[in-house]
Amino acid sequence: MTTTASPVVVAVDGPAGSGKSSVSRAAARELGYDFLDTGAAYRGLAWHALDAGIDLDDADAVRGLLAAFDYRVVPAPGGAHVSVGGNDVTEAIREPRVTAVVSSVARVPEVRVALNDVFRRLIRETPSPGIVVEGRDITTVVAPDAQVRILLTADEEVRIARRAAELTPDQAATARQLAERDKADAKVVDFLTAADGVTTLDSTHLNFAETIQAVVDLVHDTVGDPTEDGGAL
Ligand SMILES: Nc1ncnc2c1ncn2[C@@H]1O[C@H](COP(=O)(O)OP(=O)(O)O)[C@@H](O)[C@H]1O
Ligand SMILES: Nc1ccn([C@@H]2O[C@H](COP(=O)(O)OP(=O)(O)O)[C@@H](O)[C@H]2O)c(=O)n1
Repeated sequence: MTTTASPVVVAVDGPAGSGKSSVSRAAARELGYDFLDTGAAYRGLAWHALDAGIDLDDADAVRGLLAAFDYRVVPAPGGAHVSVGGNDVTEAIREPRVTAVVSSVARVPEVRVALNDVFRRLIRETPSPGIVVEGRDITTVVAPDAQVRILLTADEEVRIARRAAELTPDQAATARQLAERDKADAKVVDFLTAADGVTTLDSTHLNFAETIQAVVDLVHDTVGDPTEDGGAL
């Protein structure tokens, strides 16, 4: 396989529960691309802040964590492992106590600048011919020049139902948390309207497989389908 100097970048933004991580991960696999979940880094820093026992409303204290924030993504067969300061936090960063505070670290401008540097390095250094990067500000800030830029959306009740199905039977609590987090996050970056040149993909009436296919089709329409002559779908 020929690897071009710069990888194809597929940027995916959207609100919580729209399917960004699951759809992006599956589309990346199908495309033979790398996958970068930027939310995991914000979650890693939030985990680190909780671990250090700092006050999450104290922006100076959050900023103070950045210099020693040792964040690593280690590729593994079942999905990448995330470590912070040598601790495997792959599972821990998904815990509700982390989800509840992650917006507080994400709203600190210096945090965003530092993490964006990490993301851009990971994109540059990918050994794959392409990389699917998902988050809130990938199409606008992290990789505005990505070849493919997608805003993945779904109606709020559908997103809540998808999240509730995987997390907790308490639909009301899930609904409240998801709406509150989107509201807090939307004050920092606009991931609810597509910027110029960004394709909106609304998965409200698409199942999981159809949504993945829509992403893969968009990539193939833009950069070509290397398997075209090989009889692929
Ligand atoms: N189009 C879809 N149809 C049905 N379920 C979906 C679809 N897209 C995603 N899901 C499911 O919704 C849940 C939330 O998706 P996730 O990728 O975690 O969203 P996000 O990263 O945007 O928060 C997951 O359980 C995922 O499998
Ligand atoms: N590019 C990004 C990605 C995530 N985030 C923050 O990180 C949090 C967790 O992101 P996530 O993608 O794991 O969240 P889910 O939508 O998957 O629940 C978000 O609620 C945002 O506060 C961000 O600010 N910018």
